[in-house]
Amino acid sequence: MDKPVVLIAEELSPATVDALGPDFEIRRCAGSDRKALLAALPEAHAVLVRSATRMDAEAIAAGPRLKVIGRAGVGLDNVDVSAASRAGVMVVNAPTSNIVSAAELTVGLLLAVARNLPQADAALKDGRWQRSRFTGVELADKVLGIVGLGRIGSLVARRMAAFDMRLIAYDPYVQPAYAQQSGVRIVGLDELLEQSDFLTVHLPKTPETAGLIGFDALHRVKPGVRIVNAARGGIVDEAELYAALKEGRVAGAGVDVFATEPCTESPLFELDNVVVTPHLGAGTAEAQERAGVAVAEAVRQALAGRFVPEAVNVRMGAVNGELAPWLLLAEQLGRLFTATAGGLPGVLQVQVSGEIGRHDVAALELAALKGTLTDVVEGGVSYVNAPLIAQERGLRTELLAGPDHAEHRSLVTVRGVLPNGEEVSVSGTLTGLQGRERLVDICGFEVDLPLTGDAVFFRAPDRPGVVGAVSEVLSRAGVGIDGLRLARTERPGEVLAALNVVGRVSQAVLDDTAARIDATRSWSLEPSGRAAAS
Ligand SMILES: NC(=O)c1ccc[n+]([C@@H]2O[C@H](COP(=O)([O-])OP(=O)(O)OC[C@H]3O[C@@H](n4cnc5c(N)ncnc54)[C@H](O)[C@@H]3O)[C@@H](O)[C@H]2O)c1
Ligand SMILES: O=C(O)CC[C@@H](O)C(=O)O
Repeated sequence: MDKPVVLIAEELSPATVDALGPDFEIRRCAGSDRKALLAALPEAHAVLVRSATRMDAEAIAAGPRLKVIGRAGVGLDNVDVSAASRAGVMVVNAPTSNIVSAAELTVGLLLAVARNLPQADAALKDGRWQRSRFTGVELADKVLGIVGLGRIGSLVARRMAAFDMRLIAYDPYVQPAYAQQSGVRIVGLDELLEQSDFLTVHLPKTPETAGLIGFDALHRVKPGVRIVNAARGGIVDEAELYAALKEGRVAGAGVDVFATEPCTESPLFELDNVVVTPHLGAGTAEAQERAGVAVAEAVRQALAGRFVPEAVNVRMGAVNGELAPWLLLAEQLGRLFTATAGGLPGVLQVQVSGEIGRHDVAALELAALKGTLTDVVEGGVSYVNAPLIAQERGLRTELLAGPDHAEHRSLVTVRGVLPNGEEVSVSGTLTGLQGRERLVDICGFEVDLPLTGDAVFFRAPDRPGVVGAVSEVLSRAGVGIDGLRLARTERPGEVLAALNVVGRVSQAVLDDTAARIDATRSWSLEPSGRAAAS
């Protein structure tokens, strides 16, 4: 019998092939060469990639035998996970394989930028002994602002504490008390920008984070700040960074990642105070070996037809049949909770009321937790890694069995109190013979909307004209409205406008609409993938 074909589409550690073993036919292609990739995919049962191969819907459709896509690294920005799920293709990655390497590269860039190491090296090798030209600054006693205190941000914090830096971080999804235990003070973005002597970015790239360090932020930074981005290109706006460096608002920058890669030409390359590397964060023997072996093992399991719990698009294993449809509802409510809150509480309560609560509903607690983390954590959240990720940021869950509900046979509520004392809650149920997910309540505003399509939400002053203004801005942007609900609570003066929309609402359109009605908050939820908020 023919062996299953594993297509290796990028340069991977030799340990990957060893870990795959003798049971597969290994083929290779250059995944960045689109034609070569599409030609090789039809016979592949598995494809292994890094970040240069685009496994989008077209590529997935070109592989009718595909069972698994293995991403030897963290980021899934080059893999269309939803398209893979629709095609029944498992996606596995290695989310912790290269975090130490990425943190160490960040430390290297911070030092290189502080002490002009590459510039001095180049000058000396060019025959110039220039000592005063390359006078740098110390790291000790300086404030390091960490934007995104996740896996890599935390490792950078630990390492830079040893350099006697003072550590602050902006990350609304990490508990301040928890960060404080590692000597990091959580602050707002403005405070971080104003106080940091060095700023390092460790965010996932999402609609919310793209361009976060752009025109506004780079005009608010402490003059003479040095900035490192070894996360994703485009989180720091390259054109704005160039302008800030030229004008001296920023004294130096270390850049490992670019908005378009490979990137061999950039105005940034002309500047003496910029140190660049070609996306080298994961470029160590150890990280490559770990990533290659991890995905090879997952691919072996997947092609043997075994359950691969780490897969990012795996559904929960065996659960009671009646409970299964409630899992997706709980996960969606978790995602909506985070988009609504714009942060995470110390304790996430999952309350299950009514008939469904008579089953063992522990799986709903896990599903809701997975949902709350999905749009803010890099590299996919699975049922397996969700509890660990929660633990790493000081988030606990609590499952409550609620009383029967007067209006709904069963109801799931996800609730929590944010560090600023604000309580956020979202409730939903399943309705009709098909068991469609419906949103019932957000923060005491009674809404009755399907929870399956794209939706946008605005909290705004209760004035005439909200509906007209929202409809006008959205329709001008080519977004159709499928359903709209204006909800109030007993608290006077505020409305919640909740809309089901046809077509994606960009962050810019969300912001424009919010500005038209003086909304105090606006947020959106996509059926799958990332939520946006402002
Ligand atoms: N240069 C490289 O080769 C390399 C290697 C590995 C990872 N990376 C990148 O590094 C980045 C960090 O990876 P990680 O594994 O630490 O991810 P992570 O998910 O563990 O951490 C990201 C953190 O960002 C926070 N966050 C999300 N949205 C935010 C927002 N809008 N505002 C503030 N904070 C927000 C999250 O709460 C989380 O704590 C990712 O972009 C990843 O792709 C780059
Ligand atoms: O080197 C790579 O393949 C990308 C590394 C890193 O950005 C990742 O997402 O894992």
